[in-house]
Amino acid sequence: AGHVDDAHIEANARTGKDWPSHGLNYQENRFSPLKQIHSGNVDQLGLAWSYKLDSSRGVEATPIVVNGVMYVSAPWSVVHAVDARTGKALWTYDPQVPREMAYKGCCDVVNRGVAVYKGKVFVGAFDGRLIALDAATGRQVWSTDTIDNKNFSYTITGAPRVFKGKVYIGNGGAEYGARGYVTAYDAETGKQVWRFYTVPGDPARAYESKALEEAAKTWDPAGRYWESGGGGTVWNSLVFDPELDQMYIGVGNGSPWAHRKRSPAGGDNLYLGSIVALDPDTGAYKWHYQETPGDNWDFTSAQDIVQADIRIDGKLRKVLLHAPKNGYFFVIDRQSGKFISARNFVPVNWARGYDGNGRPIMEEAVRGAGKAEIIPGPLGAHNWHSMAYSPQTGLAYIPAQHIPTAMADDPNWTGFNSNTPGQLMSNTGWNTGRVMLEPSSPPFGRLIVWDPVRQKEAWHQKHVSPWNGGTLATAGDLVFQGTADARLVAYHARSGKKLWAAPMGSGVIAAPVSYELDGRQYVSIAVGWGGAFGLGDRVADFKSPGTVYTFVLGGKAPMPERVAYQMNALIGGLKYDQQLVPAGAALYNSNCIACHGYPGISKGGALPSLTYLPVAMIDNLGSFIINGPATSRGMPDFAGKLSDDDVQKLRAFILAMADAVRPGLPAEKGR
Ligand SMILES: O=C(O)c1cc(C(=O)O)c2c(n1)C(=O)C(=O)c1cc(C(=O)O)[nH]c1-2
Ligand SMILES: [Ca+2]
Repeated sequence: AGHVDDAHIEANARTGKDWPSHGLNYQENRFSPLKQIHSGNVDQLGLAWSYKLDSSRGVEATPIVVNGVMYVSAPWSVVHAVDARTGKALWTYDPQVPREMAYKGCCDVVNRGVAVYKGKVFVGAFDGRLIALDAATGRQVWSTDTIDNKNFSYTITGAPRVFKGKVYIGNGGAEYGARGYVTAYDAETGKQVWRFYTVPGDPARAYESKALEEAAKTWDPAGRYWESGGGGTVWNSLVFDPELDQMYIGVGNGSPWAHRKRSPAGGDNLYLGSIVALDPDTGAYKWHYQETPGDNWDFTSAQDIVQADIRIDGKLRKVLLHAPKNGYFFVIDRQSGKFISARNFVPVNWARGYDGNGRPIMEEAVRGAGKAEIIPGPLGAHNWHSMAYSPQTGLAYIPAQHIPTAMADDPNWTGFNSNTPGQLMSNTGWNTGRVMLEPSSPPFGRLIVWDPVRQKEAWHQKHVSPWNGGTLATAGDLVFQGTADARLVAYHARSGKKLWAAPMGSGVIAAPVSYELDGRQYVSIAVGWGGAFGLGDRVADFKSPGTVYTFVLGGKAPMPERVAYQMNALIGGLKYDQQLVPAGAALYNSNCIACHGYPGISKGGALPSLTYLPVAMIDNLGSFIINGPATSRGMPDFAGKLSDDDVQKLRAFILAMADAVRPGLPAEKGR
């Protein structure tokens, strides 16, 4: 890995032999120029090797492959170096993330991958450490704590990026309350070079930059937003543009979610929901474009940013292509930051479109304090699952979805760390200011293929559920995507015709990569079900441990045995007090829902559904919730947070939900 530097990454973009950086090249288009595997022979793909990641939670990593070695991260930020010819382990590195850290992140103990540069491997540990390893041995070279304020619940889930001799990383944490920033460190020494905050801090103190002085004018200090951090975490995307010598960061949602609580007089709340361009050497602000002014729904713009040069109205334009959570596909001039166009790629109900200046025309009823279903939901029309763009077809390949959610402002919100039953996960430290209510729109998952010039769908494939994997496009006129129902599929990149599929060990959420070794083209994918939606829900009947699968033409290795998902019967036959059910529902929303899903409806994901627990467990629910055995695997300890009465209410709600979905006559239910 010693040869991987800026020049190598740029030269490799032309050959595609290595996969040396997160999005393959600096453009992060995930378009491999390799074409040994093509639409005419992809049906001959077979397994070359598989590798066990020794994990049971969500696997989100894009593997890095250089010079015959694959570097791939697993849950809990564990790094594996694998011989890409044979699939044999070279070394592993476990940063020993304290297990009680798990619930300090919103969305599973995931890691989206490592970066490789000049003989080092860089990983962001879930607990906020940025760590440099010797690429040859896996030994730690340096480690630095990226967290500037321990009152907030910062994590790292994203892949670091390295360019110009610096490692760049942002943090997660805006559901809990955090103030977003991105930091650059010297790649050799780990010394901090600069830090850019994305939202203003306490106005009683000096703002760190002119950009924040400007941003502060779009926030109402009456909301004391700085106490909850304000939000704006850069938890997934940051990319480098070598041509314009600038970088782009995708900025997240508000803390708290509720705009009215955060900034009572309104305001755009810059730089939430924006793409911001920065000077990579100094962190100085260059421009921004805000996709979601005054975010109210966890509408992050942290989705991956793709750079492209495309012809619009006869002129070649340097643009960014972006499909953030809010459901619109954006084309932005990356020189000036000026809005070019936006069109919704899924149904949306929060805006009626964008005006010529790039401002959304808001649907005020959906912004109201009362109950409103938000479409797309807070898990987004597109989440972190990466989007490929093929310059060959001129199409973007979007893992799109809708996960229904309805919400209202919490009238009992009193500020940072205010906790009331019903307020989303508030008893575990989330700070949304929003209560969860029953939605009615149907969920879906789709591969949507989008023409950015016409702002129009080219074709789509329907999936059986939301939460499918990221995409890879290749010069062989192929697009690869893993699915929630445990397959890796290849489609014709132009027609959308399905050409090949292989069974995976569990639902797939990460993106495939492709590279060439000894004259042969490989396709690899890291698989393990989990992440935000996958924690509490699933469609596949399999839940094999985390595995990397590598395919080659004519590959003959046996597919690893798949492990069936173990599930008990729908719980029933127990007495409970109907009158406790509504209070139990509210407690469920403020304590359990983000990890265990909707009881009754969900059949469990990476973590079990509580309506499918063994009877003995539900009868001793308190012993699992209060100082229970799962705390060593990351479950919060609710001692002092939930009373015995609360446990009875939760139990009643769980049993009632099981009865609600049980087939049979109402009179027979709920004995
Ligand atoms: O606001 C944040 O700081 C933040 C962080 C993360 C994260 O770090 O994983 C996610 C989100 N938000 C988020 O909104 C979201 O939908 C999400 C999904 C996932 C995942 O890994 O499946 N992470 C995150
Ligand atoms: Ca978020």
